[in-house]
Amino acid sequence: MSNLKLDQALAEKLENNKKVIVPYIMAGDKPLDQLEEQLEFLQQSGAAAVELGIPFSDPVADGPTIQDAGQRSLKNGTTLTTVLETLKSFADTRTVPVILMTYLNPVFKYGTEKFAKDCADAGVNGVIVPDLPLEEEGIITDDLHQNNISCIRLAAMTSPDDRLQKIAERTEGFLYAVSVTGTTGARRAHDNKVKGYLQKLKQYTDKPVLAGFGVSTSSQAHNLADACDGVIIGSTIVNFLHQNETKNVQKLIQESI
Ligand SMILES: O=P(O)(O)OC[C@@H](O)[C@@H](O)c1c[nH]c2ccccc12
Repeated sequence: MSNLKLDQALAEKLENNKKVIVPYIMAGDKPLDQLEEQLEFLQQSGAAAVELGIPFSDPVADGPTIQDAGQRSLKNGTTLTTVLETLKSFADTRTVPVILMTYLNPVFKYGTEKFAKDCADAGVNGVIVPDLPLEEEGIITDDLHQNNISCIRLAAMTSPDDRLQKIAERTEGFLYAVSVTGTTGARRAHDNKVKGYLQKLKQYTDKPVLAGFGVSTSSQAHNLADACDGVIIGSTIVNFLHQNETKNVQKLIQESI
């Protein structure tokens, strides 16, 4: 089970021998009435899809940049409900795939069945739930599958090979290869073991493998993407957008492809 629109958007880039770039933004860091325009801007800059964060009070995987963005967004009154309503309002015209990134708690509070249904109504193409354990994932994947929404699994560098293999086999849309040990946030360099890890994951799945965490420059993006299909860039983009440096966002995405 997989979301066709997301699969096609990724395949299109790869068929043209391009790398896949997925920027992450925090929903509601800028007013939600600017979300449509923001998504279009990212697409025009070259994004294959956009990862859209739902703010949460206890974001265990996030470093300071995304934590701060989440706090600003919560202060603006953003909730899962307001994000889904906003997405729904322009679902018919949006062409860039959207992947919601949320922790389990907001999904449980919302109700898993209602979450999957409302995501489908809002045209959400995939979800990333970093604190969803592989062994328990049925608690949300069953509802997601019924609504044709991809569940993107995360691989960690510290996981043993048999577990990585299982994750790689199950993932939908793409495999999110977490490429640091630690939380989100810009890093000066990646461990030299990362490339071997990415190449190993490539052998475990035919789906695209995207590296994320710690990518802040186009040369880092190219370096990692040499061993996989592309990268996810979060904190650096969140920072640029917060400073209203949209030209830098555009430049970073374009030069990373
Ligand atoms: O910020 P970075 O280091 O560029 O990493 C991407 C990341 O922000 C984004 O994919 C993300 C934000 N929060 C997460 C929580 C878990 C997994 C992934 C994420």
